Amino acid sequence: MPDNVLEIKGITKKFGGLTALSKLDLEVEQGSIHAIIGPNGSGKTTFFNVITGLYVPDEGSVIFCGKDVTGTVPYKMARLGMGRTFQTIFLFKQMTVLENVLIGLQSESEYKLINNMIMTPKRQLYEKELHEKAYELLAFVGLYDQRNDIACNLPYGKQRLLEVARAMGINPKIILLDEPAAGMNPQETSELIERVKNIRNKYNMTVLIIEHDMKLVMQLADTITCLDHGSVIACGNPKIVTKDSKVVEAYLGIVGEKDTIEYNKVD
Ligand SMILES: Nc1ncnc2c1ncn2[C@@H]1O[C@H](COP(=O)(O)OP(=O)(O)OP(=O)(O)O)[C@@H](O)[C@H]1O
Repeated sequence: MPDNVLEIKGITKKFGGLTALSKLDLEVEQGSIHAIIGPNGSGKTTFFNVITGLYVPDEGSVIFCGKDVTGTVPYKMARLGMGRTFQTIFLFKQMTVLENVLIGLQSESEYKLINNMIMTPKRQLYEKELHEKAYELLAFVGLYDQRNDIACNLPYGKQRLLEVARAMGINPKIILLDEPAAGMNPQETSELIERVKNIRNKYNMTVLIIEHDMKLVMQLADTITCLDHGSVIACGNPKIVTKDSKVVEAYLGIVGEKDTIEYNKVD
């Protein structure tokens, strides 16, 4: 495995006359938790969509585990080991919490096929293994007790956790989390911090995370990249990046001397 699980080289993505990403470069180190920050409209979600194959870039390349995967369609990216969650929650809302994770563990067609097969010992074993894995992931995100609830009946923050469990089901090398703390209360957010740390520490997945909550970012990230107008304006150690004047200006507006910036208080 190369040192960098992901290398982005000169990515440009335009929507008509709007350049959402402009010659963007990024390296994500294997085993790191790497945060992408930036003001609204700076290109963060577009960047995730290019990485995961939802959008084909106009220029540049996406190198994943040393292989050029530019333009590879999302389901193939998932098979190669790229998991993701979405800013707008994407769940099978009328299915149970457990079924949502089971579907993440296999392709939907395979799921239907297996359900239509006669109960052979091989199928029984397969189902047992899938259920054990799903239970483990649900316990990991704290949703085991809600496993038989209908997904859309979960509170918003828990639906986000369910998306995380489902994305982990493919056992990805890298997991991309798009604003996982959105809609979470402070208690859920602090639990999320521990969970994301364990996605890396226990499951050995590299984490690329878009997040607006700077307290969360400062507690989690090994590296921060800040985007503005589709370009990288700073990248590196969180303490240095968050004190960078370009980042402060872009992210928080121009800050006077007496203003305090909460994220700068972190040791
Ligand atoms: N499918 C699309 N068609 C046209 N323009 C788009 C499309 N997707 C994104 N954009 C535009 O590209 C720019 C970057 O949007 P993007 O959603 O990537 O930003 P973001 O940093 O994720 O914002 P936010 O923090 O609000 O989620 C914005 O100007 C947005 O309006």
